[in-house]
Amino acid sequence: MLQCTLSIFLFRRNKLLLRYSALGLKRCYSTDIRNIGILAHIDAGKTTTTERMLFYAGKTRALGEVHRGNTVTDYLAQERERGITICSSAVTFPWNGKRINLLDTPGHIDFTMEVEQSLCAVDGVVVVLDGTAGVEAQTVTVWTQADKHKLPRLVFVNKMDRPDANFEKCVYELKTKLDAEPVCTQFPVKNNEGHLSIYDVITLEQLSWQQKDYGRVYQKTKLEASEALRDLQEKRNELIDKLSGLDDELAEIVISTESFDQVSNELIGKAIRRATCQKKIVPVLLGSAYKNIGIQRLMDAINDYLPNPEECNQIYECFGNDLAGKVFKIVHDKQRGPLTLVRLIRGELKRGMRLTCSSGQAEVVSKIYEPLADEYREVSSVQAGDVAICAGLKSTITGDLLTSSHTSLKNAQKRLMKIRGVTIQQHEDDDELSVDQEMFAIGAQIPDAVYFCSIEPPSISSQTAMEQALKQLQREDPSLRVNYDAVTGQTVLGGMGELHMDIIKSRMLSEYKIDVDLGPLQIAYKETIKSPSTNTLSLEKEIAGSKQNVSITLEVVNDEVEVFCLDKSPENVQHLKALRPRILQVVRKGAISALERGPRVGGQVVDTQIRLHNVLVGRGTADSFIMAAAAQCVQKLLTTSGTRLLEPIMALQIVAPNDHVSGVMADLSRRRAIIKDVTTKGEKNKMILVNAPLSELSGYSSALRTISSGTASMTMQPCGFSEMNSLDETLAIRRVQGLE
Ligand SMILES: Nc1nc2c(ncn2[C@@H]2O[C@H](COP(=O)(O)OP(=O)(O)OP(=O)(O)O)[C@@H](O)[C@H]2O)c(=O)[nH]1
Repeated sequence: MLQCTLSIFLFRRNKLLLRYSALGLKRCYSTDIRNIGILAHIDAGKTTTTERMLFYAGKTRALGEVHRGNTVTDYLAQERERGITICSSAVTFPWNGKRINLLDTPGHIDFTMEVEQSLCAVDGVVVVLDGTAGVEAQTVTVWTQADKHKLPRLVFVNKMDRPDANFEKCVYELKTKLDAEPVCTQFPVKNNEGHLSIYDVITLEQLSWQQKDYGRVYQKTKLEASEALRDLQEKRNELIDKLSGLDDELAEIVISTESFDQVSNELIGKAIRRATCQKKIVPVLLGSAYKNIGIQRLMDAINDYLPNPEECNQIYECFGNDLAGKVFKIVHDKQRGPLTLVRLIRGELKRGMRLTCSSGQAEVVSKIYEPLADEYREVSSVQAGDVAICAGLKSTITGDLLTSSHTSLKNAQKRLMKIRGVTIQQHEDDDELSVDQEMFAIGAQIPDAVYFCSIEPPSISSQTAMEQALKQLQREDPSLRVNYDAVTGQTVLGGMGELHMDIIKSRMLSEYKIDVDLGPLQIAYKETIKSPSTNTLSLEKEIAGSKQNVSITLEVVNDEVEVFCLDKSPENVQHLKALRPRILQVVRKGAISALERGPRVGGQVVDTQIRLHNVLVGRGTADSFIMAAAAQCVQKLLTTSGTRLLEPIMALQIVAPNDHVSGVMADLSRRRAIIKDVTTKGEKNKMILVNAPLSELSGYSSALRTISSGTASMTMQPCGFSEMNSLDETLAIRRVQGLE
């Protein structure tokens, strides 16, 4: 009430201040917060939709446009130049007494990791469809990701202003391609000039937007008795019928009133909310972000149908009032340096507070900001349920759980185990019940790099600056791998694709002013040993007058679990027992470092265990000398035992109309694909699940488009590494050597 009075007062004095007062909702209950992700296939219109939301919420004074490069959420220079979203950005705005924290995420497959991170921080999702394209490849991917995170969602069918938009087709594809239960609360209607307005199924109104004030105001007109009204009434009845089949509360009301007409709009809204939060249905809305149509109703639907933070994350109740926050992104701000985006789940985060991150490291929050993409407003504290941008955190990485202390985390885990009736012993025995896992399970998974390339600074003097910049970029984007290749002396980047690497290069130039050179993009093969082998290496050398002397015996065997261990055979046990821990540590470090680069194509050596049989070290021998001896011994072993290549495999999910399935399958078999499953998807489509080597998939999406005349869609994600036959292996090696 006080809040409201204050707002009105400020409104009289200064309209601008109203916005900040409304943002005083910061003190609001977490039931009044919506943490939302906005997901879609590339170019469906997420950024344009977000711009409109900010505008109508009073957060911006002018509308940003992607083609003009002046949007709020695409704030990196690269995003504005390319017109695509690269980093998810967080924006906050008030809407009808609620506070919406919204993450705009990238649509391109190379940035799937970004989407994963964002999903750790939200309680619900808006999936934007391009009304002219329906459910596209990346829509399927993000939908599957939202499924994995068990997130309720709304669908916004955008671009409905376009003459080729087809709302029914979109709804049909939601059922057939995504197995969703769409519930349309709106339908499109166009006048003779093709101008779009919306029929509201619940209120039986026609909603019309005017262009002259950027769609800020819209009219609601009750439909007069007509064919259109009868049609809409029928749709309303169908909606109530469907909902009462899914929602007991509504079913009881329908039964007691014996009529659909008596069911109020409010009751329908509440039933939609319950069914959406329980993930039984997906409400579908429509509009045109570009033409400023339908956005306010989408914002209403976010408030009305998507859950608040209290309805989610119940597992974190075991923290009581202690602090628990999930780090979902680290960004670099030119003025403020690295900033950590934290979704606060429990407690209150205050400026100057001490925190502990997952690695146990202590951190201090020096400043807290509230997000508006690249603009921030400093605040002194943030409440549970909200998103905070923190300055001062140095070792925290994406995916960390921040708590007030290690003891607080342990206590919370104990409380959770007690609630679940799990004893410590059970917990240790049973992976399924691992409380740690559950606590951290919402953390994003970092995919293995499938491509790599070398990166070089413009001059030797900028090597250190380049390394520091890469370190920062890596904290922001854990799917970027940075390795140093001791053999070639090059820094090597690993990542998800060409665009991913390209963006890194561009960001190095625009944000760090380093014009790096990237080598050709190569597939990141791994290697594994062919057979076990043992070797003894003796090294003797005089360095600066001091005699260095090491004799080491190591064995390599195939093992997927442990990378280094001590040999257990009786002749070695005694000696190894007497080994000094420091020497063991040095040997371990040196030996493992040699697995970074296999002898065939320089790929990481995996599924290989190094066993230490014996090591004799002369008095005064330096650690670096022992380390080098261990590394050399392993290198020799890898060469003598020989290695096989393992190639990255992608899991593809293809949805194709029945009459194109045989063509798609024939093409897949030429690509060394292994068909995992073919299932029926609706009446007219099949879903094909296949695993195929990445090396066979270059240009596959356009090939699929050609084979299926544009009717098939697909998603692709890395799913591990697999051995190859000797012919394919020879080919791969020739390709890596630049001979093919
Ligand atoms: N006709 C029409 N064009 C639209 C509409 N919404 C967006 N666009 C245009 O579609 C293009 C892509 O829009 P974005 O908002 O950048 O799409 P996005 O989903 O954020 O794209 P990424 O960030 O690259 O994933 C831009 O040229 C927009 O102007 C719409 O409702 N109607």
